[in-house]
Amino acid sequence: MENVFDYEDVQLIPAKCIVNSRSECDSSVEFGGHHFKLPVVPANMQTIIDEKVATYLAENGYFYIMHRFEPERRMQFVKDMQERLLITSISVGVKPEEYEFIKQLADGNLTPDFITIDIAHGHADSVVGMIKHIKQHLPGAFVIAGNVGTPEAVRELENAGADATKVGIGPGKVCITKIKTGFGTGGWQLAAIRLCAKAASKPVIADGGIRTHGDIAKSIRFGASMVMIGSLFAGHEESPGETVEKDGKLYKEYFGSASEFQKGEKKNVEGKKEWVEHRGYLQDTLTEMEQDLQSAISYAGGTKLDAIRHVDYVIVKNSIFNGDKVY
Ligand SMILES: NC(=O)C1=CN([C@@H]2O[C@H](COP(=O)(O)OP(=O)(O)OC[C@H]3O[C@@H](n4cnc5c(N)ncnc54)[C@H](OP(=O)(O)O)[C@@H]3O)[C@@H](O)[C@H]2O)C=CC1
Ligand SMILES: Nc1nc2c(ncn2[C@@H]2O[C@H](COP(=O)(O)O)[C@@H](O)[C@H]2O)c(=O)[nH]1
Repeated sequence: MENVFDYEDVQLIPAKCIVNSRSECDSSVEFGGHHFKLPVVPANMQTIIDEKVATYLAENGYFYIMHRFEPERRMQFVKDMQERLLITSISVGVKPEEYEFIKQLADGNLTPDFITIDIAHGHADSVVGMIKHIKQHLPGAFVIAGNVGTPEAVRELENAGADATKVGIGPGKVCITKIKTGFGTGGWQLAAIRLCAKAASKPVIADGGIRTHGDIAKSIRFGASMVMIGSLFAGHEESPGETVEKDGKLYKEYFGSASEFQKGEKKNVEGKKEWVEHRGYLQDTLTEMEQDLQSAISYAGGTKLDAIRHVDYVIVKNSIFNGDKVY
């Protein structure tokens, strides 16, 4: 594979500015038939999102995907969001009970707006089967399928009926897949997004490896329609999970969905836990992301997000770990 690169290896090249203020730039996006303030979604992980955060995001015009790790609460969550006329966006796995859950939703006449099939190795018949099952029973749901890392996978999941695919195997901050298995897009996630987006006929979500707000703009440049982020959303006041104090500073936990902390056992562990310094309120981060994206749009010489897709770029270096440590 040639021409591989990651976020830190790329710089976007400015084009002539056409606005007098960055506030003239619009960072909003259409995705799955809905309009959102940002092309960004917090990761569907248990230390990133819960019902409260999901409700806040939905009420305030941001996209969200609820995690799937408390399956017994999902039905009520869907009902609560729909009663309040808020966007409903949930995750499912591929085990037999998940097939049953989809049928229960259909029986209850509850069609979520978005359903994300969330497994580690999404280029699998199990995911193809689940896409078809959802499309059969809940044809109105927008199905996001993942995770994948190759054009072949994107095409196969799209052909099975997926409305969008999620790209990223192993670039995550609390991911150790690349270390434990030797596989994935860690170290070349941005190039993988480029390859997958070129093959895609439907939207692609870039998932994992975002370390700065500039990486969001880079993801858009290389073909992503939406960007999923874990670590930059961890550690907020609203973030679910344990908080500890050390040397007068507050830290919040951020653990991988395939970590022993999530699974409750040391089996097929492909995730770790980090303690993230408390970083204030979620809205402040969302606002800063919006401002930084507005600025990126201005550097791209436009007024809309789409301008970023057309800028030139240079490759400046290569580094496999993208700033991460193993433990
Ligand atoms: N984006 C990424 O790089 C990664 C993300 N994750 C996240 O961790 C969470 C747990 O993922 P996951 O373990 O898939 O979920 P589950 O534990 O729900 O597993 C889903 C199904 O896929 C099977 N499975 C999992 N990995 C593989 C594999 N490599 N090859 C064949 N079958 C497999 C599991 O069986 P069995 O367990 O018996 O193999 C199970 O039947 C998800 O939220 C996922 O997104 C995990 C790793 C990588
Ligand atoms: N390999 C693993 N990947 C994981 C795990 N839990 C979540 N994830 C993926 O990481 C991203 C978030 O990445 P970040 O760099 O923004 O922090 C998340 O959306 C998942 O795709 C895991 O245990 N192992």
